[in-house]
Amino acid sequence: MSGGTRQILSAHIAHNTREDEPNAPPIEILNKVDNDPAPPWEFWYTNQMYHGPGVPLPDGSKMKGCDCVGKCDPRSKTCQCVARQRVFFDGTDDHGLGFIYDKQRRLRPLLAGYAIWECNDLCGCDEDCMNRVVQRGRTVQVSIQKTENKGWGVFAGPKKIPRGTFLGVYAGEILNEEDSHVRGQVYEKWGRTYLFDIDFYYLERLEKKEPVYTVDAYHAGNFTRFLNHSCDPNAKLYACYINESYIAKPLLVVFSLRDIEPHEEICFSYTGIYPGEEDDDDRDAEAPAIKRAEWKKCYCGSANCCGEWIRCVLKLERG
Ligand SMILES: C[S@@+](CC[C@H](N)C(=O)[O-])C[C@H]1O[C@@H](n2cnc3c(N)ncnc32)[C@H](O)[C@@H]1O
Repeated sequence: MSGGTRQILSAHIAHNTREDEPNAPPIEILNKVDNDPAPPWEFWYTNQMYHGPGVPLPDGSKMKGCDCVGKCDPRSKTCQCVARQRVFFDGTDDHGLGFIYDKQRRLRPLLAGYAIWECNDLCGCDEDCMNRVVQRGRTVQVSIQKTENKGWGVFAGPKKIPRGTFLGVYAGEILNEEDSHVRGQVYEKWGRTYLFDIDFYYLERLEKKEPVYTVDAYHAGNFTRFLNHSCDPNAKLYACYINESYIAKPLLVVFSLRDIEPHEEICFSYTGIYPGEEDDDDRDAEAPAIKRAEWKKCYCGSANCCGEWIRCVLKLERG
């Protein structure tokens, strides 16, 4: 592949995202490690979700919107979206009224970890409402870059990314358990996988047992499919509902977990383990994990790296 291929891939990305992230800075593709001009062009670049066989399409019939005019007020006692979000703060009032976002549209630190319920197409509020963040698309600059030992990865642009900033939707195909199992076996042989189970803590505790769906970003996906694992991650996957009322099918969305320095690699945890959160309540210790993780050598390079992903999981289990 030549530098021309890199330009065509960049143009493909810009073309396929022009409607859902019109104001997003372009994604640069860089390689300072070897001569590969671009990552393998084996996927369709998209921010959208595709539904595999047997996976129900988003069901709008049970969706509810708020009646707010203009922007929703996080202190409102009548906004249905404030009320719905509060139910998901463990049904308690401990965290006060309001949305999961602050006025800068960042995740409020104490609330990060709960499922996000954004305003949707049925809401009366306008597009600038503070409870519309994921649906407005990426705003931060990122690049896709070759790494020394982990294949391609995602890096911050020249500006610092503040904690709680939305980075992207882990887009791709939503698969049922049978299909994700079959694909998991293939990817395991390749030593490269793009499967993440939608297995958040609150889904496992539902009274009615729902299927566990999986997102596969191999054939279709965006830059988030290049996010590598770190044992000291600076980003995290959260659950987000927008135009979806089926509890088992939230979007997997990536937010920064702390301030990310300019040009720092952006990584989340494939094991679902986040340092410092193990002893917190269950919601933190049970973030989504990679599907059938091929327990391989970890090259994240962080000081607390266990060397192999499985060791991190075993360490947590043994306490
Ligand atoms: C979702 S993909 C990430 C993008 C991938 N680096 C690429 O070039 O397409 C997951 C794969 O990246 C590699 N990887 C990610 N994090 C790693 C790490 N910390 N150490 C070693 N390999 C890693 C593994 O091959 C893993 O199966």
